[in-house]
Amino acid sequence: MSTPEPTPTRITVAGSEGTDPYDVLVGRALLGELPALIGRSAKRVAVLHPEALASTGEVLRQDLADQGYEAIAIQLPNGEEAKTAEVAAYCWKALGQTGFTRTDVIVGVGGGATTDVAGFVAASWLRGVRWVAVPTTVLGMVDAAVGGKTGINTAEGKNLVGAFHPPAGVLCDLAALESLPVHDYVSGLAEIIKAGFIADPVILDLIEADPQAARTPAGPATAELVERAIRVKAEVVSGDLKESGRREILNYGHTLAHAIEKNERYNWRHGAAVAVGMVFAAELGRIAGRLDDATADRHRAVLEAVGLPVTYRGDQWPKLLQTMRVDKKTRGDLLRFIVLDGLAKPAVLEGPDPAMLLAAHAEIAA
Ligand SMILES: NC(=O)c1ccc[n+]([C@@H]2O[C@H](COP(=O)([O-])OP(=O)(O)OC[C@H]3O[C@@H](n4cnc5c(N)ncnc54)[C@H](O)[C@@H]3O)[C@@H](O)[C@H]2O)c1
Ligand SMILES: O=C(O)C(=O)C[C@@H](O)[C@H](O)[C@H](O)COP(=O)(O)O
Ligand SMILES: [Zn+2]
Repeated sequence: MSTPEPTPTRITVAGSEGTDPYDVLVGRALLGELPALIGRSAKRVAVLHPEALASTGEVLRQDLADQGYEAIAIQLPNGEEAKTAEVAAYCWKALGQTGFTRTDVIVGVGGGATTDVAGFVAASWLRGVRWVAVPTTVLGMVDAAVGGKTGINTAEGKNLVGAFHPPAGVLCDLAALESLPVHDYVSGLAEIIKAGFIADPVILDLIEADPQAARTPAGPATAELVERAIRVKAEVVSGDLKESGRREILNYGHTLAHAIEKNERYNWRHGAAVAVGMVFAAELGRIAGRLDDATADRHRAVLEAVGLPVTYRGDQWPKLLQTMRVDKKTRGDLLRFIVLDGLAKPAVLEGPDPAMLLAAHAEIAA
């Protein structure tokens, strides 16, 4: 007789600004939850998945077809290559040809890049249809699939086109992490560590206690780390869906990170860029006299301990600075950064002196 799976952890994201609340489930063997989230008013379901998860996508599609839905699978390129207007247009065409209506549902199964596109296609098709996120990476579970930020990149930068369109539910099946390549797994740790610095320092303690174990899904703290980071994200987005204020803290490290990703033509993983971006933000906080030395140094130590980068090519600064000017937190010509006033005390630093930025950059320049 097989042992039943333990009850999944349920973390609720409150509805706000006219949107419905939804649950993030963390556990194993969760796909049985999918039909309830899709609902019976849907006739058609489109399963968007990356190339790497072709068989998972097909299993899901077949399962939904067996339950009476007219289910199609739409295969997207892996990773960041999916976050383009061309790929979104390809999806719109498939939905159009299937006769997808307002009561039909999109399921995004894959990493953060896939769920960003799936959510964006759901937000834009017929001005908004229901969608369900099935994240299969650490980063997708703890960050991308939760909170309703959906979008694609343009030639000018990262996530420049998108919409706030929360999912109807998020299913985080921890078993999916077992097939994830280690560099993708570790990339997701950057967003977990971000949650540690901005809100929940127990995360940092857990990782520092055994950084090698934190690098694998078999580690004893995996479920706790994932759940703690989701709770941070859920709490923040519950109060500020459209990033009118507090949600900006989730962008810790991202101002520089997005510039690095663009500069590297998206060949760097998002989490790797966020790791360097957080060290930069910590140094900026220290130079501005706001962050103590111990907390600033702790960034480098914990990120390096799990194998994330903490430096970037020193000769690229003018280009990075130029890209940072179109960051979504910028207001007019005023650059704005999330810094820490101490551990778990995120705050905004507006219009830092260019000399300060240069000095912080010197600390991460390879
Ligand atoms: N919307 C948000 O709030 C938000 C938050 C954080 C990050 N993001 C975005 O998320 C993206 C990064 O997401 P990511 O780190 O999940 O990377 P990703 O989506 O690029 O996936 C990484 C690679 O792993 C493959 N993959 C996915 N799941 C797998 C599995 N279980 N087994 C084997 N291979 C698998 C993918 O096909 C891809 O090749 C970035 O575009 C970033 O901007 C969005
Ligand atoms: O959810 C948020 O808000 C975040 O900022 C989370 C980030 O980790 C994520 O990378 C997000 O996509 C960045 O958003 P952007 O608005 O700076 O493009
Ligand atoms: Zn991020």
